[in-house]
Amino acid sequence: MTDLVIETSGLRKEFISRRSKRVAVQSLDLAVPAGGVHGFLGPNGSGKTTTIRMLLGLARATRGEMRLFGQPVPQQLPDVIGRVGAVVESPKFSPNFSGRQNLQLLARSIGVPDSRVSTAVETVGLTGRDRDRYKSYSLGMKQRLAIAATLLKEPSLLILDEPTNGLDPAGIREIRDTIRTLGESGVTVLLSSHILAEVQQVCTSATIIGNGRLLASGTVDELLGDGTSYRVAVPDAEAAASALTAAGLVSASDPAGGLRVETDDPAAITRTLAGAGIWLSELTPLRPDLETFFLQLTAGDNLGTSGQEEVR
Ligand SMILES: Nc1ncnc2c1ncn2[C@@H]1O[C@H](COP(=O)(O)OP(=O)(O)OP(=O)(O)O)[C@@H](O)[C@H]1O
Repeated sequence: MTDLVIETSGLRKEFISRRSKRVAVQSLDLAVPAGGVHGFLGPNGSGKTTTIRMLLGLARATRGEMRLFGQPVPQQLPDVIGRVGAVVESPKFSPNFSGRQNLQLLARSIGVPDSRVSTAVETVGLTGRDRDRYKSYSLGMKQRLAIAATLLKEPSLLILDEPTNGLDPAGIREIRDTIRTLGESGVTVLLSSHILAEVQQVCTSATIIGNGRLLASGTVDELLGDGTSYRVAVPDAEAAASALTAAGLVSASDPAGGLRVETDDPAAITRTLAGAGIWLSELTPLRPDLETFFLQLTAGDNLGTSGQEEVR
């Protein structure tokens, strides 16, 4: 038994036209552990949707192997697809029916009990609005209804492709809360996004790709490592800055207030400031975010679509 829910090895996808060959995914080794939210991150055109479509049997891989729940796909897809829920494109709902009615119709069509509708509505936070017509829903509510629809079959793996695309900040927060709830409930969520900072707030592990290739993978803690800078709140920032400089510590004012000190030894900060008679009221480790990490990783490479085309 494997504890990996999704695995790919040497996965490759070429799109070939008469004039050119585009390599959308190359030598991709994915390993998504069971449970929690796994971010599948990369800029537009880096191959996320293509990978997801291959996993779901919607596109054929040019080369490589894929497994879902340890079973080779697409060969054994019929055996495992019942455990997978996916929102890859916007599903079609009837605009004049309420969200609940749409879910009830769907529940009947896939042969699951009506009782699951209420659970799904509750999980995505649509309780209270579920009897309103679909056409009156905001984009965020429509997206949450799409997630509710996939929950009807109680999947163990949920694949969400850019679920916050086109949403405003409030809509993004709603989806984020829904995804967090799902991850905590034991479902494995594969969450693709090109907005790294947004995903960082919900995912426990992540895979970062660029130009169809794996750039980094691991838990968010492994990817970001320990903080090497600290924010310090002090009554007199100027006096604190000169005491720190005298002790050989580099500091600068922090946009959030106080000072940002570069060191991997927080004790050096407290020792120096206390020695100068300055008492700090707050010492906060600052970690790089995924966005910064990604930019360091790629160091300005063009990872979108343009670098991959080979003219034949
Ligand atoms: N059907 C297709 N025919 C030809 N090229 C394609 C096709 N589908 C995708 N591509 C190309 O494959 C590359 C990867 O696209 P893909 O949609 O997988 O990226 P993505 O990471 O999901 O991007 P986005 O965040 O914009 O959805 C792009 O260069 C895209 O233009």
